[in-house]
Amino acid sequence: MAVNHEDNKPVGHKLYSELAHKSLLRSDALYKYVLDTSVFPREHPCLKELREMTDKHPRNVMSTPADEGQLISMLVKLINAKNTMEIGVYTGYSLLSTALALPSDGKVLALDINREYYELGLPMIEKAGVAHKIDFREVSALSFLDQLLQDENNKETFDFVFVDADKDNYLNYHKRVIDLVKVGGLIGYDNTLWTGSVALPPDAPMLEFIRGYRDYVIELNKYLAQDSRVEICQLTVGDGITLCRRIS
Ligand SMILES: C[S@@+](CC[C@H](N)C(=O)[O-])C[C@H]1O[C@@H](n2cnc3c(N)ncnc32)[C@H](O)[C@@H]1O
Repeated sequence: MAVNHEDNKPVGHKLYSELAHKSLLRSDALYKYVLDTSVFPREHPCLKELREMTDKHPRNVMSTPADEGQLISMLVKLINAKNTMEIGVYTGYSLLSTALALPSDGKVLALDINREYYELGLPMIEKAGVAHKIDFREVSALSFLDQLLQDENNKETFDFVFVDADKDNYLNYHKRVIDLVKVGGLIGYDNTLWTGSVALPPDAPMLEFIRGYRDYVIELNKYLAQDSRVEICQLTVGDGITLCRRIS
């Protein structure tokens, strides 16, 4: 979340100022209403501390917004998830949301190429008393998933997988994660509406950063829409989340 909610002004790196409003809702007032009414009053104090610490980080645009964290928490509880995975941790907002929602013997395998980001949020994860549920690996996720798949015992073992890393690899992640998640399990792909750019004409003005990944997100969305192994649900929370429930 890259918005200072005291005065509603974007904070963080100037380059990302256009992305500071991390919701597809185009009304700042309405988004603030959602956060102030339904999200922040229920936010765990350690999540709040982690969010406020992350707001000051130069890459804060990457953080999962608080309303999306609340959604993840609800999903984890609804499906009684126990064995979960997250691809793309950053400072850990979605990770801590997941870990708090899991039962005491629940697990989240957390993958990121950058341990330093994870360590920024680790004190708050420890303070929340859920560090024992987290198995963090500083790895490149794609090769790590390939390693997991080499062992047949890992197949169909995950209840929930949240994917929020390099957008150009999402389709590659899907082709692997689909075999790791149980039938009946859930995969969540983040940023599948990519600030709304997926619906713009290719020559529309947009940040180069957005343009660079737009085609990959569009390709993923088309692929998921025809993948008969999953039921899908496109949500407009945050930057768009596609839920995939494995059915075969
Ligand atoms: C959008 S951020 C994740 C945000 C996070 N879910 C949160 O709650 O704040 C993306 C993360 O993916 C990581 N990442 C990028 N490419 C990766 C790769 N190939 N393998 C693993 N992690 C990667 C980055 O280091 C970054 O921390």
